Amino acid sequence: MSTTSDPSDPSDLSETQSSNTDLELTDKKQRKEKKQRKDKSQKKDKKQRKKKKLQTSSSDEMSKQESKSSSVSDSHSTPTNATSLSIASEEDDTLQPPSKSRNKKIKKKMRDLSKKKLGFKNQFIALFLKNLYLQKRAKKTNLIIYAFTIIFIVYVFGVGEIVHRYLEETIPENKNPESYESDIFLNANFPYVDTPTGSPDKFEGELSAMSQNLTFYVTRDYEPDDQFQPILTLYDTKDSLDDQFFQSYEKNLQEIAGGIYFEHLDLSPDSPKVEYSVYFNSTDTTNMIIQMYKQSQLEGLTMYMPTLVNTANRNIFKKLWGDDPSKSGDAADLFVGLKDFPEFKRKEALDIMSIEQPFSFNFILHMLFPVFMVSIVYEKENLLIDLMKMMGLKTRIYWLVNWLFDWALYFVQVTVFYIMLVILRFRFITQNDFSIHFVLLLLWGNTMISMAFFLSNFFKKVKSTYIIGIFLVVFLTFVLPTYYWSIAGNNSTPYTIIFLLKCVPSIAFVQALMAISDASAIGQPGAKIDETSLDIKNTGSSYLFLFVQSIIFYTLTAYFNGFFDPVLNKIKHFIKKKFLKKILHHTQTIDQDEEDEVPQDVLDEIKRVKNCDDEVRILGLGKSYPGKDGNLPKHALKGLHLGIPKGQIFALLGPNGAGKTTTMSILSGLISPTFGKAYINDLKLNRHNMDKIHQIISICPQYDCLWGEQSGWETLEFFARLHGYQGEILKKRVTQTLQDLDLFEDRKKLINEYSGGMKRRISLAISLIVDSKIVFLDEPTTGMDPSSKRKVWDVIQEKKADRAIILTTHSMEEADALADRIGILENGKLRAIGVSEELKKRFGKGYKFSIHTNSTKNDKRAHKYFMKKYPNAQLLNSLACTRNYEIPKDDILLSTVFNQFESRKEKLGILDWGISHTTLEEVFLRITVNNEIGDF
Ligand SMILES: Nc1ncnc2c1ncn2[C@@H]1O[C@H](COP(=O)(O)OP(=O)(O)OP(=O)(O)O)[C@@H](O)[C@H]1O
Repeated sequence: MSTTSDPSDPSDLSETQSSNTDLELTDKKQRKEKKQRKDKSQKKDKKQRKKKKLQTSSSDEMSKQESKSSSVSDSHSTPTNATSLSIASEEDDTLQPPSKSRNKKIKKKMRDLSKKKLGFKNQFIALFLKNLYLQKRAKKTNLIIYAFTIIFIVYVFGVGEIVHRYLEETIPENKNPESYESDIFLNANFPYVDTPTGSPDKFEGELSAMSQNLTFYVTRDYEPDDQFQPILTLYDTKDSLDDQFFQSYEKNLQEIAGGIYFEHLDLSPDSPKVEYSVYFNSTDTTNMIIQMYKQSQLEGLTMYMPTLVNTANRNIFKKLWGDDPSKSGDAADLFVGLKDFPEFKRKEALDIMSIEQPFSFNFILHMLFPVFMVSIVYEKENLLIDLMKMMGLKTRIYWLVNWLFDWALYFVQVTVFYIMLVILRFRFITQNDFSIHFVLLLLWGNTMISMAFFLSNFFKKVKSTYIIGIFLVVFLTFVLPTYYWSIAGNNSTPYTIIFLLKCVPSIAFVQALMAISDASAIGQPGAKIDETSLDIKNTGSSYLFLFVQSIIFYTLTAYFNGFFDPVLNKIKHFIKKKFLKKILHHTQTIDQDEEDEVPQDVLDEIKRVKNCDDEVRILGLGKSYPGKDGNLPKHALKGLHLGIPKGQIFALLGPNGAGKTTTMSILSGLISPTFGKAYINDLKLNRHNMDKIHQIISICPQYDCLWGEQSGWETLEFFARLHGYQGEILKKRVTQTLQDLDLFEDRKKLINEYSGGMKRRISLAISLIVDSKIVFLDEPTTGMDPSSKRKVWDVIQEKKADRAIILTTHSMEEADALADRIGILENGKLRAIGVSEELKKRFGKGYKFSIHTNSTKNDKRAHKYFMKKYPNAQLLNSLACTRNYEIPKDDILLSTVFNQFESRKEKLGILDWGISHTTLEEVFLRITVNNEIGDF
């Protein structure tokens, strides 16, 4: 007989048994195997109990004391006791009763452990070490960021220096430009003044008004009159006029548009001689002309300068000589010369650094922002936060440790940043008070971390977080600040827009950086605490903005992470009381409608669970997920009743989407039920009790929730520590669990280097290492090879003694091998419950029989013979000389089958034949696929 079967594949096993092996023998073998496994575990339990008994007798009093302390500490002190005791027995091979001093030691250890379980310190250390290991592994990323900080600062410095030198070389400097004299201006433009537009008065008026806006300097002893005040100032020498211009130019007093210097001012009535030069600031003057006359630069200049001279002449001469026409400008010996304004290299113009550094620093100090977000999203994407929560993590400690780590990374970067600025002697450091920029960087670090925390709530994938994070950095450090810079200095920009822009933290930061850079630009004294040249109003408001923004982001992060849930739930509950009542009523009606369909075994379980004292009691649990995109709500669980006592493995079977994971998630506190109740170790499942419940449960989730960059040892150490183990006990537990699951050799390997099966074993190890009272195993052996699977089964069997284990699996072989009881869930409802054999009996129709012959002729003959022997048998299918039948249970006497077919093998040309029992898989399919007994 030729049936190949993979022992790990339930479908193979369910189909056939060898004809060479008698069915009963096969049955016996199977039962024997199972019995052996159970015996083994029972023996071990017995042995352990024996050891405990020896030790417990002496530490009995202490246990009582502990159990008195509180129901919570009781609930977790037992596993702790068990742990300590089992470890003690491991150490003590001779099994001698422990001495008094040793008892004291154990007692103290246990008291310490129970005190510290899930305590702040342990969880803090666990998370801290976890982050430390991960940071160690992520040092490449961090080093890149720090190296980039150095490179970028050197770059900023280099660019500043290069531009400085370039400007120094290219900006012309001419403190006393040559005069250039020309009759052209005089001849060409004097008449122009008289009749420029046919309205000389108006034109003169304009010029006069214009000249009032200019500053004119006139040498010699001349008192300004009303009309020119305050534009005429007298200087004795040409040098003093030059000095004045030079100083005003250095001070950037660009409103000086021009000046007049009188070389000769001979006012003798017979031969008056006036000779003067006009200095003009070509840029300012030209701009003014362009504005006034909307002329091109050249036209404006050529038109304006002579008329300016003319106006000056007329006004001056008028003042000197009055209205006497014989002494008018026409009669005077006039010489008009032009002179350009002196040019200087202004230091401020060369200080490109003070302009580029706010943007560059803003960019550099944003680089850690995506890193902060990614570290949180990674744990979210890999469901690690969920797993940690289910294993007892207190969310506030999680955020606190992340916050501290982000600060640590930022501090390193800021230190590198400062060192570089000091080395390169940036004026930002040398000119400004340390506290001014240090406080700013502190505020920025705080705001950036809070912003990363807040935004991480909206990302689910690490990849998209990186991409969007980098995009955000570019947007926040280049695009937005450039826009802000372009409008901020403009007085016409409404404050609302400035305010809204400053609500973006990066803008508030860059604004403060700009102010500090400006204060320390070349020629400026720097920002000082007491005597500051800082724009206090703007800078102070930026500091305040950053602080307030961080408070808002932290508050929102706390909201998104359920910190306010207890209060909000109370409010919600109060508001929605009526609405909720309706939902409950609705679901109860559904249950009522389908009451007739509830099988007897399920009804029995409903009755039993109401009065039992099982470790896990589920009473009418229901979960509805809200419908999305207009779909109806999904009722994932519709009133489940179930009880799982201590020392039992309960297999919850069901097709995809039956509600198994939903049940586990509710029981482990990850999601809350829509209705119904559950008790875990007599603690009612509710938000209030969740911390206590997390101390007594552990879970192996359906998907491996692991840090790829942690080693196997570090992973287990983390979860054990999270659950309260420490010191030697912690090490022993980790070692033992790794050994149990054949992972000890690979303990130093990173999880990323583990195979799929190894990762699964580590996930299982996480749930077993903490010695919890209730263990949830969601498809624990998926992807394992047959030998690992069997090893894992042994471990699970061994661990069940003090625990209630709830197992979900799609492997019927696994359920058959491990489960003490099986429940089959379908579409959110329990369809059957019982011991495997019972279910097979109840749902099995009989035996399966298969015959394989060597020819078509023999196939028919064998069929005829078979039908003669078993007239009530039903042919299920026939293909290529192979026929499959189903025989009613009562029609067959197993002891005769062998003779009937083995003796006729040759005569009927039978190559192979086989008979098999109803398998669990058949039961499962009958219940779930057709949902109608007998249709299979
Ligand atoms: N967050 C959710 N939002 C909406 N529906 C959900 C959600 N989680 C689960 N469901 C739905 O609830 C039902 C039960 O899902 P659950 O994951 O409990 O099934 P399961 O029995 O564990 O399936 P599997 O064997 O595939 O793991 C499914 O129809 C599923 O689509």
